[in-house]
Formats: sequence, C-alpha cells, structure tokens
Amino acid sequence: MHARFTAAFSQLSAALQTALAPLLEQDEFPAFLTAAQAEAVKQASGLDDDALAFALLPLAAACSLAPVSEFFVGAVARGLSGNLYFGANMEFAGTPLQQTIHAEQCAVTHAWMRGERGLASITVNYTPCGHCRQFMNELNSGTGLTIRLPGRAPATLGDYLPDAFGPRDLNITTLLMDETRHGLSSSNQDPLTQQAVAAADQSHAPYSRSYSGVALEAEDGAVFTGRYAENAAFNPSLPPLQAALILMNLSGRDLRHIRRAVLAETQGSLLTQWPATQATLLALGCKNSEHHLL
Ligand SMILES: O=c1ccn([C@H]2C[C@H](O)[C@@H](CO)O2)c(=O)[nH]1
Ligand SMILES: [Zn+2]
Repeated sequence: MHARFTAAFSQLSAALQTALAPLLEQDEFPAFLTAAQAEAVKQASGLDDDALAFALLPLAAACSLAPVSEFFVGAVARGLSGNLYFGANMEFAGTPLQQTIHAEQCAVTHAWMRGERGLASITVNYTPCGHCRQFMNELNSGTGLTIRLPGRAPATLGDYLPDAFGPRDLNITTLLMDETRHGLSSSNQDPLTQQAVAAADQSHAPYSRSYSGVALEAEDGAVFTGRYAENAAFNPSLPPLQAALILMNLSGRDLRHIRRAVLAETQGSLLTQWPATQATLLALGCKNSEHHLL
C-alpha cells in the first residue's frame, strides 16, 4: 500500500479494511473504484453508497498536497457509471496561489479524464467554497448535482449556488464532461506530443476556443495527460497542466519526477497556457518542457 494511505486506512472499520486491502495493495492503486469494486466493497462492509463515499474521504484526503495551508481536503465523485473517483487539494510551493487545485476540481477532473460522461454526486469533507461551486456549475449535470457533506442532509448544487451564473448565460450548450472533439491533429509523430494533441482535441474551451492539452512523462516512463477546462466565470477554469498533475499525483508519483512535458495548443488563439505552464513546471523542477502549436 502507498505510504500516504497507511494512517487513514488504520482508522477504517475492520470490515472495510478487509474489503479495501486487495485494492489498495495493488502495485498501483489508481485512486478510483469501478462500480463493480464499489459494489463488492459495499457487500463486504455492509455500507450503502453514501456511507461508503464518506468512509473513503480520509483516503482521498491522504492524496492532498498542501505545503501552504496544511489543510487536507478530500472529495469522492460518483460518475454516472457508478465508479467512485478520489480527489484532493493540491498546492504548489514556488507558484502563485492561483495554480492551486481544489479537491472538488480534482475529483471532477479525475472522472472526466478517465472518460466519465457525467456525475451523479460528489461527497466532500468540508463545505465547497464559492470557486468550487462555480467550477461545478460548468458540468453537464447542471444545478442538479447532489452534494453530500458530513452532518448535513444531501442537497443539490442549486441549493448551494442559488441564482447561479453559468454557461447558458453565455449561450454555451456544450458543457463540461460532454463528449467533444475539435478536429485537432498534428503531423509530429512523437508519442508524447500526440498525447498532448489528443488531450487538446478533447479540451473544454467554448469561451476562448483556445484549445490546449498537456502530456507529462514521469521518470519511470508513465505518461499522464490533461485537458484544459474553461469556466463561464473564467477564473475558476482549470489549466491543462493541472489536469495532468492530478492524474500523476493520484497515481502515487512524486510531481518532482517529471522527465519531459509537452503543451499542445491552437496557434493564433486569444489565450496561451504556455508561460504559466512553463513556470509551474519549473517550480516542480522540470526544465524539459516543449510548446507544440497546432
Ligand atoms: O472548497 C474547498 C475549499 C478549499 N480547498 C482547499 C484549497 C486550498 O488548498 C486549501 C485552503 O483553502 O483548501 C478545497 O480543496 N476545497
Ligand atoms: Zn473550493
């Protein structure tokens, strides 16, 4: 089991420990449970869907990187498939606070990057901040998304975000997690570049149409990709590097072990991710970053 989970795992009920041990002891626990795995864990532990999501929160929070706040937030997103995806907040020393990833953004992006096409609910160990409420209002579940917090009755995003401003106010109909392709391709045959291009092709950038994606190669050869996710209110948008860092962190790898990085983005568009991407990578000790214009 990855060392970050041991303390949280030891606090779980005996039945839940027995049910989760085979998953956590895999060579690389991917920080999500398939619907079938979640069903088996429910059977073995006697927990229902909601109780299981709450019980998993300490494990999700154990994935937090919080050198600034030392405030460890965990989230578990349930996809329409029934899969359960972990999320945790991630802070980056040596960068502006704007580079921070909230636990809710992490869980949502995790689900999206693994091909989930919508969310049913999200369970969080603290009340979601305004920025997260706005970030989640970009999802195709709209204000109907169920939010579960400790000690509160389940409520919807609409309850937590009354009078919401969202994509429809800007006449946008393709929502976050909707299937989308922009027809982007590149003749460059480098595999890492191709992965960054594929991520850009599936990015959510209906406001700027500045599509972008990132591919990271870890020192052990593993590759992590990230798609850009824009938000109707602009500031809660999540850059493509952050999406890739989410998958790398959740895999259990140290973010200071990036061997090579590629940012692919559309040429001549209004926005660019390049300076911020390069700066955050430098703060993580990665000097080997490339900019591929499409
Ligand atoms: O809804 C919230 C509120 C805060 N945080 C994180 C962001 C930052 O890392 C830390 C302190 O705000 O907690 C979240 O993950 N979700
Ligand atoms: Zn937040």
